[in-house]
Formats: sequence, C-alpha cells, structure tokens
Amino acid sequence: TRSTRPQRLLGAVQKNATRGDPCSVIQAIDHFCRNKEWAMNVGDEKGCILDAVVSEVNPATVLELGTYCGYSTVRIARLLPPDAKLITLEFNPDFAAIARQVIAWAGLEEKVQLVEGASGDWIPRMKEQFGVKTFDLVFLDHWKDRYLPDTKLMEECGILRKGSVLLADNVICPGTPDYLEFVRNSPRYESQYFKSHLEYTKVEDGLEKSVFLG
Ligand SMILES: Cc1ncnc2c1ncn2[C@@H]1O[C@H](/C=C/CNC(=O)c2cc(-c3ccc(F)cc3)cc(O)c2O)[C@@H](O)[C@H]1O
Ligand SMILES: [Mg+2]
Repeated sequence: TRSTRPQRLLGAVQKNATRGDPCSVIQAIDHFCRNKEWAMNVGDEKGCILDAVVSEVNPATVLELGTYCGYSTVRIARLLPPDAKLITLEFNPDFAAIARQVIAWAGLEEKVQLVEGASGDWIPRMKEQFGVKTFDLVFLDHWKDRYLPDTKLMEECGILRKGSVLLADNVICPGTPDYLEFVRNSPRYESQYFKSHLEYTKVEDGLEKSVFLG
C-alpha cells in the first residue's frame, strides 16, 4: 500500500540528515516540505521565532501539545540545557511512531518524553506521572479548538506558574479565535503577537506569546 506523508517525511530525514545532528534533521524536513510535499510543521520562518522564545525563556520544563512528526520537538529540544525536560503529547499512534524516529535520528531521546494520548487526559496527570510541578514553557500546536479548553485545564491543574510562557502556533491560519480573544483580554495573561507566515507559504500566520501572570 502507498506510504503516508509522515513516512515519506521520515524517509527524507533518514536519507538526507546526519544522525545526531538536530540542525540537519530540521533542514531535511524543511527542504522536503518546501520542495516535495507541504506538511504542517511550524517551519523555518516561525521556527526562528520559536527558537528565540525558547532561548529567552531557557526552560527547565517544556510541554508540547501536538507532536505530529516531531519537527518542533527537535527545534525546541536542541536548544535545551542538559537536564531540561520536554514532554510532548500526541494521540495519533502512527504520527507518534514517526516522531519517535525523527527525535531519535536527531539524537535527542534523552531530553524528550513523547506521551501517546490526548492532552485533556494527560494534563491533569503531569504531576503524578512525570513529577513535573509546573512548566516554564508550553508550545500549543494541536487541534486549534483545543487551545482554549486545554489552557483553562492547565490553569485549573496548577501546572502553570507566575511567568510560565504559552506560545501558540497558527493563531491566524487556520486560526484560534476563541483562544486569541481569551489570552488577549484576560487580566491573567500578558500577550504578544509575532507576525509571520504559514509554514512554507506567503500566507499570513503568526505565533502568540502569552505570559501567565499567576
Ligand atoms: C487533543 C490532542 N491531544 C494530543 N494530540 C493531539 C490532539 N489534537 C491533535 N493532536 C495531534 O496534534 C497534531 C495536530 C495538529 C493540528 N494542526 C493543524 O491543524 C495545522 C494546520 C495547518 C494548516 C494551515 C493551512 C492549511 F490550508 C492547512 C493546514 C497549519 C498548522 O501549522 C497546523 O498546526 C496531530 O499530530 C494530531 O494527532
Ligand atoms: Mg501548527
């Protein structure tokens, strides 16, 4: 049977990237998506903004919602200090299997814990399951209608602390209007929009950075 796009993306990584070299994995995926088949990775342009926020926050604990093929997982994990931890949630087992191999090819398994399951089920269990009290940085890139409910859930579960940074992809395209309205109008967040473009296209998109004020 015909391979899937994530399988072909993994093939491009294994063919063109150097094992243990995260930058070559990122480049291989961006080249594949720009020249062969578009895929919903945060991409190189928004990826540079992601890199800047990760470097600024210098997080010890990161939560990623929506792993897909692991592109942003690799982008983030490559910038983390040695004993920092990135937990990434993915409920599609086929995508999770691809992402594990992409993360392994980049040599970042030690820093990444990929958890298969739905964010709504796992957010309440972060403390007991992984011993993580709060997250310094959360990257939201899963179903767009889950950004707001999951943010409210993270608040309720107490996994955000004063100063925790939420960084949300696709706030313009496909768009997350209810989430954007919430973080921009809630007194509990200080929000900032980073204008960019939809990955590998000229369409406007951007990232919203929201600092939880406690
Ligand atoms: C509650 C829950 N729990 C766990 N995993 C979850 C989860 N909800 C989803 N997932 C997982 O996360 C990824 C889903 C990502 C959704 N992203 C997008 O839909 C997306 C779309 C575009 C896009 C833009 C213009 C177009 F014309 C077409 C597509 C661009 C993007 O950057 C996107 O992120 C995917 O791997 C899915 O299994
Ligand atoms: Mg996205």
